[in-house]
Amino acid sequence: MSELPYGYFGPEGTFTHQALLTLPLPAAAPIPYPTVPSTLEAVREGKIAAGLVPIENSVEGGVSATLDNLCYGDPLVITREVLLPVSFDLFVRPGTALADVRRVITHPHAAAQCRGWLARELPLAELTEDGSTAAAAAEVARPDSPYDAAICARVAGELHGLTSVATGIGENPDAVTRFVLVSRPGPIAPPTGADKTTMVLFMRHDHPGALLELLEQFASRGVNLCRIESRPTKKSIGDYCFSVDAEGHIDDARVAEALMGLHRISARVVFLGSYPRADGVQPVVRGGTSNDAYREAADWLERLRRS
Ligand SMILES: O=C(O)C(=O)C[C@]1(C(=O)O)C=C[C@@H](O)C=C1
Repeated sequence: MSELPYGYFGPEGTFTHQALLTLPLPAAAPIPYPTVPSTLEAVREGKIAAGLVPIENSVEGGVSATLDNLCYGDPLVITREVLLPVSFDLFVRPGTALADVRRVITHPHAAAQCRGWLARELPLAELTEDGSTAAAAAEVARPDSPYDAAICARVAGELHGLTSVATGIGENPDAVTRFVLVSRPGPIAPPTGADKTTMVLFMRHDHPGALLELLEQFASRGVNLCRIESRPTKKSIGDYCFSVDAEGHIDDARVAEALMGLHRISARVVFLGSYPRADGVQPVVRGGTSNDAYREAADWLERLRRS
């Protein structure tokens, strides 16, 4: 049987596509999907081996479409992450001048990162947020498009024969987007020593210190967090769950113990995978939280019980 291809949030020329090209890929050509949910649905349906989607940006924060789909859809797990610097250009059809730009189109996260530049340089331009940055470039390339300009990556503008009239228009020249490769649940790759574990935590009931109790499960085992954000549970106003990235791997004793503690005290823990960190940063293992320390403590308890 031939190996299934990977899929990605497309079309060709998105930042997600560029991030995908940094990974080792199956022989079959990767398949673009028009939205994050359609990419993840193709993974669930077994049409692709894995899908790459954006999850957070250093300027704009979490990508809700990804966070919510992973949390509420049928189970999927993250197996890898990719960090990609993102830089935005304003691309027009050849012959259009910057001063003639009246209508701009781009992806909502790109729009959020370029709002300051647009307000300064094109204060009268109307901004439409839709699709992806590469889909915006494809739209502007149509001769009868109602849009004059797309905010997109250089590769997307050039792919569609457009001309750049402004470069580096994002708020922060050092902006980075993090992408995750998502698969159906299966055996988890062993720890590398520089890993992350992603999960969503649902509180049992709201009370003073409820979030603190969840966080204590990590703190008491020496597990550092790299991301925590609240997302609405979509049930009622003020009802939130917590999307968390913790340092370490489910096979690390301190992470496993924290997960068991969370399972005991919360309404639900959605496990979204343990995978290697893209930056290769190894956690600082505090005294008494190594695998050896946990093993030694378990042996000690066993000896007490038997004596
Ligand atoms: O539209 C694209 O090119 C994407 O890959 C999506 C996306 C995002 O969702 O954040 C990726 C990186 C940039 O921050 C802007 C847009």
